[in-house]
Amino acid sequence: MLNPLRILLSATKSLPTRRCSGYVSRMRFTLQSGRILLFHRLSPLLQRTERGTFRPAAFNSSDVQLILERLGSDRSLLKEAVLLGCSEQNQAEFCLDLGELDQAAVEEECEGNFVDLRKSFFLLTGAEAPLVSKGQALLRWHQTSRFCSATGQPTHRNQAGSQRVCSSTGTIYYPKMSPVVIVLVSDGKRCLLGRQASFPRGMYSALAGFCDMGECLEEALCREVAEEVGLEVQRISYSSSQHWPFPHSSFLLGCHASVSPAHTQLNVDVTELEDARWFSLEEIDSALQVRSPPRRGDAPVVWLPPKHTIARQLITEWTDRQRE
Ligand SMILES: NC(=O)C1=CN([C@@H]2O[C@H](COP(=O)(O)OP(=O)(O)OC[C@H]3O[C@@H](n4cnc5c(N)ncnc54)[C@H](OP(=O)(O)O)[C@@H]3O)[C@@H](O)[C@H]2O)C=CC1
Ligand SMILES: [Mg+2]
Repeated sequence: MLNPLRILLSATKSLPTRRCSGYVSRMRFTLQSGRILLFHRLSPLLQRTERGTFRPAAFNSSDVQLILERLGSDRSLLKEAVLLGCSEQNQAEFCLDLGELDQAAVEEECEGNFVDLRKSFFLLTGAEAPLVSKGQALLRWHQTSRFCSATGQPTHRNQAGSQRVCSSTGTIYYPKMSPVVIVLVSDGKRCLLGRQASFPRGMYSALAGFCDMGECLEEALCREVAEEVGLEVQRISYSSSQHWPFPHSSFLLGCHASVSPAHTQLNVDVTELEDARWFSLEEIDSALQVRSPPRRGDAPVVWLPPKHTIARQLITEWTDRQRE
């Protein structure tokens, strides 16, 4: 069976002109048979399921056309859909921002709500969080890359939305991510978590920081830990990576690192972090039990980033190792 993503990806590589019309019709066909995740000014549309959980709302193109018609919008908006990839079921997946339509009217038509992406991350539990995150990042990139940074001329997207091309020089631009190191530091018995003033109340996470130009992962990690909490790390091991849509599109490289139990005194840079603390295994176990962020008026409690974040993965890897 033909994989629509493979067709699209091979078709996006600088096609000879004579093959373009075939590509356009294939892309149209794929869009017609695919499912489209909707956004409004970069907030994804979520629907509540019968079980009370949330899922991103996905529609086929004829449903979206109908919605556009009902709301008095031009069907051509559908052409702005950006290819996200291909599902396990071999179905192409797209995202589309309906920011030019009235938000409440779209919500009513679609029986869902556009929810800020950060909030969505706490509501979505499954594999759809990364999909929504990718969609938002791609839509944001298109919205902020409309002009060539060298010539100032407009850029035009290719059919799939995987690149933009300067209308004057033909320079091709691709979506960008900023590399970030995220690290769980341990002194052997405790692990170190911090919080920025902008985090939701009570939430602690692993330390993170952007890699500077020319730095390798290890250098960025040592510098960030030294800058943020004044510690010198010893052993570094790589765990896994994750695309992260905030603040603009980061590529998180998750690591573990250790410090000598004799040198654990923290010197927190309060311009970067509101607080940083060592946590015992018991404290982490209780924080992992907190199922949802505390509400206003609830007693203060330490809680951790949601399941699909790399920070939480690093923390659970650490707790598993402590029990070995
Ligand atoms: N998944 C998770 O649980 C967590 C994820 N994160 C993510 O990690 C990333 C980095 O975390 P953070 O602690 O804020 O980073 P940093 O510790 O590097 O501090 C942020 C500062 O770095 C400077 N900076 C350098 N390069 C960049 C860049 N490419 N983009 C933006 N700012 C840059 C800015 O300062 P200036 O303007 O002064 O130059 C910015 O205010 C973010 O994407 C954040 O969302 C962070 C913690 C937990
Ligand atoms: Mg930081």
